Amino acid sequence: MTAENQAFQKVTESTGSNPIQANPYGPNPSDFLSNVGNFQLIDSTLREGEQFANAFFSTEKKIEIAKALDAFGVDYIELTSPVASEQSRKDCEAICKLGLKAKILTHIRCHMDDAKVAVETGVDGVDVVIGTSKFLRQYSHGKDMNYIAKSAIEVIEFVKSKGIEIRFSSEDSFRSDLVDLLNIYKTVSKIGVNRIGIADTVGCANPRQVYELVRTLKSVVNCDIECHFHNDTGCAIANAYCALEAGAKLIDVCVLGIGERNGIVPIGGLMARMIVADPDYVKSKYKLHKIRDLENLVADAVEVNIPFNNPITGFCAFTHKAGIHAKAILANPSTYEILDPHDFGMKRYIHFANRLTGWNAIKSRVDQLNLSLTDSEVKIVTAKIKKMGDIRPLNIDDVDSIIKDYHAEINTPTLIPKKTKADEEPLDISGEPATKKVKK
Ligand SMILES: N[C@@H](CCCC[NH3+])C(=O)O
Ligand SMILES: [Zn+2]
Repeated sequence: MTAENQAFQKVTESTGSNPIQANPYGPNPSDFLSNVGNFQLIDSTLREGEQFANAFFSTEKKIEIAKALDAFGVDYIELTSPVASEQSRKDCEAICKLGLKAKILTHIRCHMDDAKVAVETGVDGVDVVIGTSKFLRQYSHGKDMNYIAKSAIEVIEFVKSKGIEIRFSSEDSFRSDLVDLLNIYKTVSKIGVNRIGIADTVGCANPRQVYELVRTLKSVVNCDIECHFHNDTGCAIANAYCALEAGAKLIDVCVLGIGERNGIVPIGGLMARMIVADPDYVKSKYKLHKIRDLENLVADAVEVNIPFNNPITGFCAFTHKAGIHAKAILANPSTYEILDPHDFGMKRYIHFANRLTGWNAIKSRVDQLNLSLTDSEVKIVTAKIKKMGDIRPLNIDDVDSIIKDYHAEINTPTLIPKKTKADEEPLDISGEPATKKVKK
């Protein structure tokens, strides 16, 4: 079956005969270039992530993270250049010896000195990078495009001669001259590389620019395209998605998106984006239940908290608060949820302890407490809760007490005999009604 037919079959299968169940965010059947249902992950937590301000990974921690990434199911693990430091080289060798399912890559400058060390580490492939923008050519390495092409050819041929994978990437691709890019990529594609890479090194690209560049490259190279997006302007995940739509195959990710400055595409956030696009592919390929542990492992290692608004694992990522939302969520979670928390081993919460709450949310809490109230009783107790919520922030205990007190109140049989008129009159110190005494 041709790739086009496979793509079409996939689209029609996932759509099925029921148009209501069709995923509105799924691939457009007319777009057979798209790889949103057929992408790979290059995790760079142990390379780009080492450039995060707080990062220092001991050998043991690197091994623990590499194993966790492998268990999650990333396709590649990219490691810091072995020429960065002696320990980096030893760590690279140690991780290569773990026998992980993920392929191990190391990331080097486009230079024979680096390549010679890299191929001796036991990696499955080498990722070569060189700056191509005017900024980098002038202020970083100071070389022109002819030099870049010459050294790229030399390094690529050398790595290929060792029988391992090779990727050639430009750096600062979105501020590089398009003609320069097309020339260099055509050259390396002709010699034969496994992948070419583009990198939004400063995080300046927007999704439309990404789509256009990947589409253009797709027509000049005959290898896979890998993309690397920094998140300075908050576009990293959107850019990754657009790159895949345009036909890129591989996305560089890091756990929690850690990396230089504010980092790159976060693996969790990308999973959230991609599961919407192709749930079957994402769920069958990646162990989504492991995301939380993976993120906690890295968060601890670099001493940061998981951000409150992190996709999937942020503390309120699956917490519904507004009364109207809660009502619909209880009836059908998809009403206000595009992600199912259970796909990630997470739970959904209804935040009922606040003044925005509604009686449906309180009714569900009453059920959880194993109490029995009629709908009109629930409405009465909801009004009490909202009244209290207008005065101060509430917590679950507050709400539970209000519910339990009310429940007790309406269920306690009256043991005290009915009061007489005299009983209602204020009593004086002798115990007699004050009014009677006055009459005396
Ligand atoms: N961190 C570098 C390397 C990019 C290589 C692409 N995988 C950058 O952002 O440019
Ligand atoms: Zn980077």
